[in-house]
Amino acid sequence: MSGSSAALQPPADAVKPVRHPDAPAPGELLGAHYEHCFGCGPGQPHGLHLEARAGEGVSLTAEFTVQPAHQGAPGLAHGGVLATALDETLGSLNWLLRTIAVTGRLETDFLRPVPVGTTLYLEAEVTAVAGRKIYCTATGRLGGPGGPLAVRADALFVEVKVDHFVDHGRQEEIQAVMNDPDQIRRTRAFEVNP
Ligand SMILES: CCCCCCCCCCCCCC(=O)SCCNC(=O)CCNC(=O)[C@H](O)C(C)(C)COP(=O)(O)OP(=O)(O)OC[C@H]1O[C@@H](n2cnc3c(N)ncnc32)[C@H](O)[C@@H]1OP(=O)(O)O
Repeated sequence: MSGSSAALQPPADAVKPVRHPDAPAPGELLGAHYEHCFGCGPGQPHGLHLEARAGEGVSLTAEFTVQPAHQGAPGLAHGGVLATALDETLGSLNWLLRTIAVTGRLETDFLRPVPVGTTLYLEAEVTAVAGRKIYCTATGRLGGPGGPLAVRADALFVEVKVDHFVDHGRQEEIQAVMNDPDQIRRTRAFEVNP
């Protein structure tokens, strides 16, 4: 059985998402939003090192290859790791809106086991926006765009101000991000849609 719950149905006043004029062009890699992010950070040794690429509209594709460190059952990806891959892919969509948002709700279907060594091919899009609420959906296929469907998710992200991270995060990491010499990554971490 699959399908999202009532909590993930956009309200009647929801609107179509609008791609930000400065969003990366279709085909362009998004890069990591944070060096130490478990989902996308290049400085995270056991992270997913997920790479997302802008698509048309408010959509993107992403890939990650399941490593031995990602096992749950012998030789198979842990379900929580797969949920993380979906969460990270969906979270990356917010860069196309130039909005800072965090996951409020994530509903996941696990349809097939994903063996170690598999490259999971993910596709995601924002389907609707209602005020601070961003509704989105994602799929993950084994091996490539035409591969068997292995996982899917629907999610609600909620837009937050940068204070969310300053208030709840740790001062040392926040300061390190502010000092990041990579200007695009610094902008991506701190820019809030006016
Ligand atoms: C240093 C900076 C770096 C930044 C880098 C970018 C970060 C990217 C990270 C990427 C990593 C990957 C991504 C990650 O892993 S993000 C990390 C995982 N997520 C979190 O840690 C979020 C924790 N939760 C919260 O902080 C708060 O609960 C939030 C901010 C989400 C809402 O609390 P807030 O007090 O602000 O707002 P509100 O409660 O008035 O709710 C607002 C509206 O939303 C609706 N609603 C809320 N929750 C749910 C729900 N569960 N189901 C259905 N609906 C829900 C709610 O009904 C309301 O609707 P309405 O009444 O208006 O109709």
